[in-house]
Amino acid sequence: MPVPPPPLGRSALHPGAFTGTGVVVTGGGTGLGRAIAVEFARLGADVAVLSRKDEHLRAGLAALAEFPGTATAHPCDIRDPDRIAAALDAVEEAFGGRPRVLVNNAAANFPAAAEEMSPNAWRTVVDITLNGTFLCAREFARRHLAADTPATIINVGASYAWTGGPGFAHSAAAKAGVKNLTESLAVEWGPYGITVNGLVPGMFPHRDMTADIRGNLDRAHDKDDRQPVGRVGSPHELGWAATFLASPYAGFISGHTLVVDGANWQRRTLTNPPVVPVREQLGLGPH
Ligand SMILES: CCCCC/C=C/C(=O)SCCNC(=O)CCNC(=O)[C@H](O)C(C)(C)COP(=O)(O)OP(=O)(O)OC[C@H]1O[C@@H](n2cnc3c(N)ncnc32)[C@H](O)[C@@H]1OP(=O)(O)O
Ligand SMILES: NC(=O)C1=CN([C@@H]2O[C@H](COP(=O)(O)OP(=O)(O)OC[C@H]3O[C@@H](n4cnc5c(N)ncnc54)[C@H](OP(=O)(O)O)[C@@H]3O)[C@@H](O)[C@H]2O)C=CC1
Repeated sequence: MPVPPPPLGRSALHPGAFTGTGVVVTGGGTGLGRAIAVEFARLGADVAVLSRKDEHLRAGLAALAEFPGTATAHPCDIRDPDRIAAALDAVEEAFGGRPRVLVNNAAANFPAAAEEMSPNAWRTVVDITLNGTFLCAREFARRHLAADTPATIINVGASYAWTGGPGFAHSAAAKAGVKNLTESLAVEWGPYGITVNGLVPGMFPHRDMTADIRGNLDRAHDKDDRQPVGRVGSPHELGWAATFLASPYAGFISGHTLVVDGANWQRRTLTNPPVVPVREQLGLGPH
């Protein structure tokens, strides 16, 4: 029997747990990033959203408006190291100090058969998802290393980092890189008080999902009975996991990637369903 989550608005951490703490969420104006940003704000954090599009920056600010901490939004393409540095300068100015938490949530993805993916399509997804994550982590950590201050980085991943992602080969390869990067950085920066963890969402339907991803998942997506625990996730549950990982109660957790998906990615059956070629799954014609 599915057990519903506590409602939006509740929290396991005490009210004000992040008061005076600065948090940066890349891609925090939409979907899961916004849900993560909101859960930090609910606990008193000052929250900065980094994103390319104006409408997303505005959506992030609107979602954060009801909370007491500072909310700020900065245009930034995470592929560009200079723009990341400029955005973090602006965040520090808005907060009056360095943010302690970075959530690398921004990513790029679209379904495509591998043989039809252009070199630029591959490069674009890897550049945003893996390189962007590295560049943000590097700029954020450099500032803390120079100042000798503790910090926490959370890299949002995907479970096909472990399994491969037919139909999403670029994103799956990039997310495998993100998981591996998380492990390297946790060891490199641990001695300086910086923890680095991964956070993997499972099925969390939300209104901002891109049309092509939603279109390809709609056939089986929002169906609670496709999940081992009997329901899909609510985005605020991912926010709770992020706030826990950034809290002092998770201070001894580093280099770990936490999967929040109701055990969906570990499903196995004794006799597998018939193989459906990716082209067929994506509604593409024959080669
Ligand atoms: C099991 C389900 C998966 C669950 C796991 C993961 C989920 C996620 O990651 S969800 C995050 C999804 N969100 C986004 O992707 C954010 C918004 N998306 C974008 O901004 C674009 O989709 C972007 C990824 C393409 C990036 O935009 P931009 O830098 O502006 O890139 P271009 O438009 O210039 O395109 C570059 C290159 O990619 C080709 N391309 C774009 N879309 C598609 C497509 N749907 N199918 C095939 N190819 C595509 C585009 O044609 C360009 O290549 P060239 O034409 O060869 O230049
Ligand atoms: N939804 C799902 O089912 C799953 C999602 N995930 C992961 O969860 C995270 C959030 O996904 P979700 O909320 O669904 O996706 P969304 O499409 O809603 O959000 C992606 C965000 O990334 C931002 N972004 C994309 N490219 C850049 C860039 N170059 N520079 C700065 N920001 C950028 C976008 O804003 P803008 O366009 O303004 O730049 C957007 O806000 C991602 O890491 C995704 O891979 C993992 C597994 C499943």
